[in-house]
Amino acid sequence: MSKIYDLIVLGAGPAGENVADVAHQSGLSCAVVERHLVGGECSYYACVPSKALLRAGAALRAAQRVDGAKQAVTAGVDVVGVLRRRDYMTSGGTDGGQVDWLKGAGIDLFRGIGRLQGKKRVEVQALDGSTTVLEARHAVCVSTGTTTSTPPIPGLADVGYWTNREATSTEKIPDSLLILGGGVVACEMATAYVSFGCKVTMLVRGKKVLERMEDFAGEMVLKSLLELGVDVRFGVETTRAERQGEKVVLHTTLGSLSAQELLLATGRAPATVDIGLPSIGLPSGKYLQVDDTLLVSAATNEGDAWLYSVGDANGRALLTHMGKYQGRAAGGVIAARALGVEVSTAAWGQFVATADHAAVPQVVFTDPEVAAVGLTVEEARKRGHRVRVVDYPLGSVSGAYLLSDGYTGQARMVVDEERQVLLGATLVGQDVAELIHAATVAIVGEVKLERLWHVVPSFPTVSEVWLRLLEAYGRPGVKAT
Ligand SMILES: Cc1cc2nc3c(=O)[nH]c(=O)nc-3n(C[C@H](O)[C@H](O)[C@H](O)COP(=O)(O)OP(=O)(O)OC[C@H]3O[C@@H](n4cnc5c(N)ncnc54)[C@H](O)[C@@H]3O)c2cc1C
Ligand SMILES: NC(=O)c1ccc[n+]([C@@H]2O[C@H](COP(=O)([O-])OP(=O)(O)OC[C@H]3O[C@@H](n4cnc5c(N)ncnc54)[C@H](O)[C@@H]3O)[C@@H](O)[C@H]2O)c1
Repeated sequence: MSKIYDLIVLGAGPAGENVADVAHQSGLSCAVVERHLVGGECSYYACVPSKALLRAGAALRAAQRVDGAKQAVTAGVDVVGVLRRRDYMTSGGTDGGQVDWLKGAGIDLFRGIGRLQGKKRVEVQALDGSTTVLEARHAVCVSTGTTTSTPPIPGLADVGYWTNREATSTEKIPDSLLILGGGVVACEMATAYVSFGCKVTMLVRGKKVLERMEDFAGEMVLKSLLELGVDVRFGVETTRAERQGEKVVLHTTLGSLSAQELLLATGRAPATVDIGLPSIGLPSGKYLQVDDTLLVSAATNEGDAWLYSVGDANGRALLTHMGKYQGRAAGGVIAARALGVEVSTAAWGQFVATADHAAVPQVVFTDPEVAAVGLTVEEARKRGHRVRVVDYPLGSVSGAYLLSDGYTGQARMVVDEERQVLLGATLVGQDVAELIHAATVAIVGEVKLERLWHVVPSFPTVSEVWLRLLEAYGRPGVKAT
């Protein structure tokens, strides 16, 4: 006997939870299938614990940059306290709170591995091996996330490497750590672990860190990593890995390097390998391509829109807030189509994830932080925009030099010269994370520069940088004839 629901959600990470919540609030019955923890990677092994591991170091360094406060904080980070706070933030790796939330919301949870078994049918294999078949009246949404992408390095499988899971949930800080990769996970984890007194070496294949961001962001983060004591090697290819007793040894084009642990921070791969996609004619292990209503672009949806994908699994933007945004849109559109409500697919409407293309914000919690939204200069030019780039040193803003002695930072806005609106913004500096939402509003709202002059930042805050950037861009003035 199968159980029937309007909507079946595969994967209870932040994206899946939001689809179920919105669809259920619109009147659909929902089942959520989760093989591990309700809350997903984000809550237990990614965003939340990683930011908890970073926070003490950031707070300490911020205090050390203020005369009068620095005298009071002469010791380093207390690792026991950091891990205790991390455990509190992740509920000790238990998901009781989120399970209660699902129950309270009236959404049924099925624990186990979910696999599609043809159209609108999902088999759930529980830990004890028993199976339950679920059938969807209207839709199935795949929100199974991603896992660490494992490079094909001979010997790697046998060394017992760390992924983000071990790096964020460990109870013991190793004496030394090799990190493979130069992206966001690598930079954040290097910043956290070096603050714990661990000897950190980053092995970067290319020439830069944070290569998808504006160049100056990677350069400033690199400078700080080096100052914090991280050993960063560029242009490294790893040819073989082996474990020698307590140490992992990597044989590389720059010679052999060893450490107590090795962290793979080499990007993500879609968790769509063992979810039954071939049963509906789709390949395993690929990101699910979707349209702006999060409907999977595949023949199986022709004439009967039933398969959706949100969050990391569709590869659009590997970020929690973007997955949740997609989840809200998909939950709404699934309910609307099920209830026969007309669905407008016009940009910026209720049922589409338009921001995925032009207004994705991200904060990298290194020290300095990097906060960016929209297009980089390079992306904007590639898309054919005629742009003007305006840069401003953040340390020259009154709010910044009051915040921190010797504040260094940089801000950039990328302006669409045709439409006189912002296309992108990047801020690098201490405590810039909260500033990026203002730029996100300006980009999504397509606010003209002439109107932004009326958005008055409070004095003395770091937000005054927006005024400085406008001044640097220039305002048509009145001249005596
Ligand atoms: C170290 C690290 C730090 C990060 N920090 C940030 C950050 O600060 N901010 C940010 O925005 N993003 C961050 N991210 C990215 C963020 O974690 C992801 O974008 C987010 O978790 C994606 O959410 P999701 O719901 O799509 O997938 P996930 O959170 O991966 O959830 C997917 C869920 O599906 C379940 N599942 C998978 N397959 C099946 C199956 N067959 N049956 C049943 N259940 C299944 C999984 O168990 C999991 O619970 C970070 C990532 C990493 C690795
Ligand atoms: N604060 C945040 O918002 C945050 C934090 C962490 C992660 N994330 C998200 O998680 C995703 C994954 O992060 P990530 O850092 O794993 O991926 P990434 O794509 O940012 O970086 C991957 C890095 O690994 C390198 N690499 C790939 N294959 C390699 C190999 N064989 N050998 C050596 N280096 C190799 C790449 O050159 C790159 O430097 C990101 O897309 C990011 O959006 C977000």
